Amino acid sequence: MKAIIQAPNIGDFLPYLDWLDLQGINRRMKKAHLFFDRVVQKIIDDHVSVKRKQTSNVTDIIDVLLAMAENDSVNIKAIIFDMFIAGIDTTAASVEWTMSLLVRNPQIAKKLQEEIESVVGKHRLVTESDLGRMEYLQCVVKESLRLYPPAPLMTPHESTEVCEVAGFILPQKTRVLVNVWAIGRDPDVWEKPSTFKPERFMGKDIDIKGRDFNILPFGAGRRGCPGAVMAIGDYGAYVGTTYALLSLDC
Ligand code: HEM
Repeated sequence: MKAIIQAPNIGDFLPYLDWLDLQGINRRMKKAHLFFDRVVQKIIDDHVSVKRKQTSNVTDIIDVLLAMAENDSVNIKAIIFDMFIAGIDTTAASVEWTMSLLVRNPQIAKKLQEEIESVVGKHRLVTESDLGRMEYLQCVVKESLRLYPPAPLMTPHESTEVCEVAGFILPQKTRVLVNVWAIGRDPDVWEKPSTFKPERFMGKDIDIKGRDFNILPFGAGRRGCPGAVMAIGDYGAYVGTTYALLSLDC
């Protein structure tokens, strides 16, 4: 699925050729969609089955969505699909980039581990509720997302009216790709932009959820990422937990 979504589609750039589906992307997308649809439908069916109601008292997101709209499995499937596609790969890629940055910068990893030990100790894992007391971990998360936003061009947007950006006139209905990767590395804003330096965020109130336009890993405005708060919490807890368990001496 990821490979199909990320593949450049000739039909997107030359719409009059789209119907030919030259690379077979539309065909493969429909096949993947049908597969995913069957998987999620089975999960929904299991939830509504009497058997499940009798054997489980755990409430998960499907139970909540079913309680809100029992007969609307199409929308429930769409929400689950959205969360899978938009939420899992982005968070996983962010964690991977952070790990690779920390491996390449052992002195920063050590400082992070010291913070984890002082806040959480050695006998439990980091949870989301610890993050408020872990400023350095938050800075590591921000700095990783500045350097490696997992959606470097966000999702395509369209101008609703004529507008001017940096001296260029964009006609109405122009497709706009915002290069948040370049924004996060703008040398006019960020000192030594290619250097991994979480300290640049220490003591500063720089928002990464769309309020500060110098760093936009989650986009901004009405179509900005609705999962940003959850993503930052999960992602911080994964990185913190991994570093709580790692021995840097080995
Ligand atoms: C580090 C993790 C994540 C990053 C960096 C990220 C980033 C983004 C970006 C850049 C967009 C497009 C914003 C725009 O074009 O203006 C987006 C959209 C979206 N994200 Fe995330 N995201 C992350 C995690 C999540 C999670 C965990 C969820 C849900 C559980 C989620 C749900 C969504 C949805 C549903 C959209 C589409 C919103 C719309 O089109 O209106 N994301 N995300």
